[in-house]
Formats: sequence, structure tokens, C-alpha cells
Amino acid sequence: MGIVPPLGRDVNLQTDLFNELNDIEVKSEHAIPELVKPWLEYVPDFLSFIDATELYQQLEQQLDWQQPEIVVFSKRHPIPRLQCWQSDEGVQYQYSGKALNENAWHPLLERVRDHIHAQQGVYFNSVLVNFYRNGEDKMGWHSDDEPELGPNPIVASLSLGASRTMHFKDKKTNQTAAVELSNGALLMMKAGMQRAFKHQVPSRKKVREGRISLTFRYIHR
Ligand SMILES: O=C(O)CCC(=O)C(=O)O
Ligand SMILES: [Fe+2]
Repeated sequence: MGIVPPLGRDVNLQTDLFNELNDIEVKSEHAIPELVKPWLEYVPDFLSFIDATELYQQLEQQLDWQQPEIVVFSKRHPIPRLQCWQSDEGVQYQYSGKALNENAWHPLLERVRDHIHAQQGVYFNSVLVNFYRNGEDKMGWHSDDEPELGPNPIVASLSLGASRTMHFKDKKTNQTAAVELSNGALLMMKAGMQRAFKHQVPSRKKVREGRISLTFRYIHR
């Protein structure tokens, strides 16, 4: 069929202008809007500012960053950010229609994974690390609902570096909400959220600094 775009977060490249003009209001820096409150757990100081900044710097230098291409309407586009995938042995993820190859854990990422397990009681066997090099980099509307995540995935995102906004959209009503993700903040998207909502990290053109997000997942084998 050729012209059918793959499912995933980078197919709505043309909605940029719309996002810039219709910025969804962030209510207050650490307040979670009512619409998404039942689905989120937000820990603004999961890592201290100093630890988060140090971790950002180490990861920016040390990870093996990739920029895969996606094909939309028969044209190739590099994804508008960099990424790096790591997991326990034997874990495979078909992400946005592409197989991610197995990579061993960076010791710092494994430590963060274990810390989340200790603090939140949730075990993750993989992490997709996103690097938004500046405010031009972004991720389009999607749900993390690939079959290997199971019917009710929990996804945790730890933010490092520049603050960016995450938008949520109710799939039934199209109501939206925004949450500000600052350096060191942990956002847990709870079971059921991926079914009810989409999310995105829109561009924010004035931001010149980078942001790294560690998105932990549990892949069923
Ligand atoms: O950057 C983030 O915090 C979220 C990224 C995301 O939604 C994803 O990796 O699926
Ligand atoms: Fe996501």
C-alpha cells in the first residue's frame, strides 16, 4: 500500500504551526490539571537540580545517539530528535514500526531504573532515551500502546535539562491539558492512560538548551 504512513509519533509533521499557535495553557508549574490527575503521578524533585544536571551532561556525552528515519507518504524524514534504546537482555521493541536493537544498560541508566523501582515499586526492563537538542526538536501525538507493552502499560518519564511541556489529549472528547516537565521531575503515566489519552512534546522555538527524557517501559516477552 506504500502510501499508508506508519503508526507513530512522527507522522503529523505538518501540525507544527497549529501547535505553536494553539499552545495549551500550563496552569501552574507543578499543578496537574484535573483532566489527567487520575492518570498521572508527578514527582517534581525526584532528582535534585544538581544531580539531574550532572546526569544530563554525562548522558549527552556518553550515549550512542541515533536519528532513525521514518517514511511518510513515500518520503524519508529523520525523526525530529535523537534517541537511544537500552534494555535487559533479550528484550525487543517494535517502536513506531521499527525494531530497536538490543543495547546493554549504561550504568547510570540502570541506577536510575533501580531507584525508580525502589521509590515507586514499578520494575522496568527497558528505557527509550529521547534527546531534544533544542526547542525545535519534538515528538508528535501518540500513545505508547505497542502490543509488547501489554494492555495497560505504565510508562515513567524522567526529565533532565531544559523544561518542556507535555500535552495530553482525551481520545474521546479531544479535551487537552498541559504539564510542565522540569529538570529532575519524574512523571509516571499510570495503567489505562495510554488507552484514554494521546500525548506529545511540541516544539518550543525559544528554547535553546537541550532536554533528555528517560522513558522507562516494561516489554512483555
Ligand atoms: O519526552 C518525554 O517526556 C516523553 C517522550 C514520549 O512520549 C515517548 O518516548 O514515548
Ligand atoms: Fe510517549
